[in-house]
Parts: sequence; C-alpha cells; structure tokens
Amino acid sequence: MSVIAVVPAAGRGERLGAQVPKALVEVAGEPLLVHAVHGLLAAGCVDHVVVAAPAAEVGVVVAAVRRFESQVSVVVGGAERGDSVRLALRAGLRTLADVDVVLVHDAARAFTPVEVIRSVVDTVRAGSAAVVPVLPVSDTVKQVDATGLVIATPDRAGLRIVQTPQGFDAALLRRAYGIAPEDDESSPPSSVSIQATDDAGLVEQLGVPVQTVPGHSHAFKVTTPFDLAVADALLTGQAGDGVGADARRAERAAAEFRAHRAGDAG
Ligand SMILES: Nc1ccn([C@@H]2O[C@H](COP(=O)(O)OP(=O)(O)OP(=O)(O)O)[C@@H](O)[C@H]2O)c(=O)n1
Ligand SMILES: C[C@](O)(CO)[C@H](O)COP(=O)(O)O
Repeated sequence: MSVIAVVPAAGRGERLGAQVPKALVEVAGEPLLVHAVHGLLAAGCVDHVVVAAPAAEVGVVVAAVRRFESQVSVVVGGAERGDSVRLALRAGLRTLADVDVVLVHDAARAFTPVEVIRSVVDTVRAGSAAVVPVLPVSDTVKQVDATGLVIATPDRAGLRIVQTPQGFDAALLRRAYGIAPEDDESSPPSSVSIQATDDAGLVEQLGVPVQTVPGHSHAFKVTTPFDLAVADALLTGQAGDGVGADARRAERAAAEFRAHRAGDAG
C-alpha cells in the first residue's frame, strides 16, 4: 500500500505581497515549495507527491522539483485552496493504484519536521481515518461581531491551532472531495462544493471523527512578511543583533531549527 502527499502551492500569497507566488519565494536559496516537498520525502513514508502549481508558473514549478525525479508530479492548481487540493488529489489517485493514505500539506508550511509527518501517517495507519496535527492556543481568544465588539471569550483549553500535513484514509478523502472511485481523465469535474478552510473540515461535515496529534512550532505557515523574516532568520542564522539574553535565546531557537532541518536532511 502507498502514501501520496498532495501539496497545494497554487496560491498567490496576497498577504505576503512578494513579486512571485508565495510557494516560489526563496528561503536560504530554495523556494518554500522545495523545502516542503523535501520534508515530505525525507520523512521516508511518502511514496509520491503531487504539487498543485499556479497556472502561470507550471514550468517554473516543474523545473524546481525536477531533482526529485519521478517521485514528484505537478498539476495546475485551482481558484481556491480546496480546488487545488481536489485537482492534485485526482491526479495522485490516478498515479498510484494502491494508495491507502493521503496527506494534504501546504507548501506554505515548508519547515514541518519529519516527526510530525511520520506521526500523522502512523496514526492513520493505526486506524484513525482522519488526523490533524495541532498546537494548544497560547493567546486568549475573543469572538467579535462585525463592528469589532467582543461577543464572547471561548475557553481556550478546548481550542487548538491546526497545521498540516493532515492525513486521511484515501477512500474517505476521495468521498469528501466528491471524486468517484471510477474517476479518470474523461470524468467531469466534481460538483461537490468545498466549504471548509482545511481538509479535515470536509471530513467533519461527513460526520467522521478527526483525531489530533501533536503539531510543532516549526510547522508554522508562512503567511506574512514577518513569517518570512522569521523563517529566513531561523534558517540562515541572522536572528537578532547578537547582543543580550533575547538575542542569545533567538540564536538558540535558530540553532535548534537548523539542527532539526539538518537532521531531516540526513
Ligand atoms: N488557489 C489556491 C490558494 C491557496 N493554495 C495553497 O494553499 C496553501 C495555504 O494557503 P495560504 O497560505 O492562505 O496561501 P495563499 O492563499 O497563497 O495566501 P493569501 O491568502 O495571503 O493570498 C498555500 O500553500 C497555497 O499555495 C492553493 O494551492 N491554491
Ligand atoms: C489548512 C490550514 O493550513 C490549516 O491551518 C489553513 O486553514 C490554510 O490556510 P488559509 O489561510 O485558510 O488558506
């Protein structure tokens, strides 16, 4: 049986505001997308990766992932993240005949440790049909109305921040995305509308339980220029000004981050 990973990388990255689509923005000399794909393959439990690329950048993405040879294929992404996932999922399920586990992993979560990837796959294989890595909420969270007025303060003890990769039993994710088992090149596009901001949300709508596993701070999503600066600083060692305890703490975090990446590459 095989594991495929679907990597939505077709977003523009409006909040980042870079000159190129976010997945192609470089950190330490490599596009985010390449970091993400490298992590998936370095985990040692993913057989094939399908990347959903921005329509205007397919050639650039194909060139960027050429080093991974036949382990990675590229499709044109869609208008929304869910559309990109569905297009890549259809392609992935056609590429390998015996897929039992599908991971969906944002290109923007480029530095997710291999331990998280393995833990998600292992938990699906152990019998959970849908698995998401999560972190506790460390800030107080307010619910507000359209005018910005606070309506409520939910108890954060029961809240979690959700990351990727999210892992699924292949048949379940196929159903959640409305892809028929007999789907092939000639099949019409699915008419199931995708009303969820993550893939587990679609599974929840089917009434299927979703299991959580511990996520990791390194699996943060590069969304804003600040996130990019953090990633750059952590990966290249340019954290802080080198003076004082805060700078030493930042450097320690950066060293841990680089060691993690080096370990993942080894
Ligand atoms: N039509 C889309 C939109 C998003 N994504 C991907 O989904 C992941 C998570 O989305 P996000 O980080 O929100 O990226 P963007 O939509 O590009 O960001 P923004 O909302 O700032 O434009 C990213 O890897 C992004 O490339 C995608 O494949 N196809
Ligand atoms: C899937 C996801 O990464 C889970 O946190 C997230 O929902 C995707 O980000 P977006 O900004 O909602 O596209």
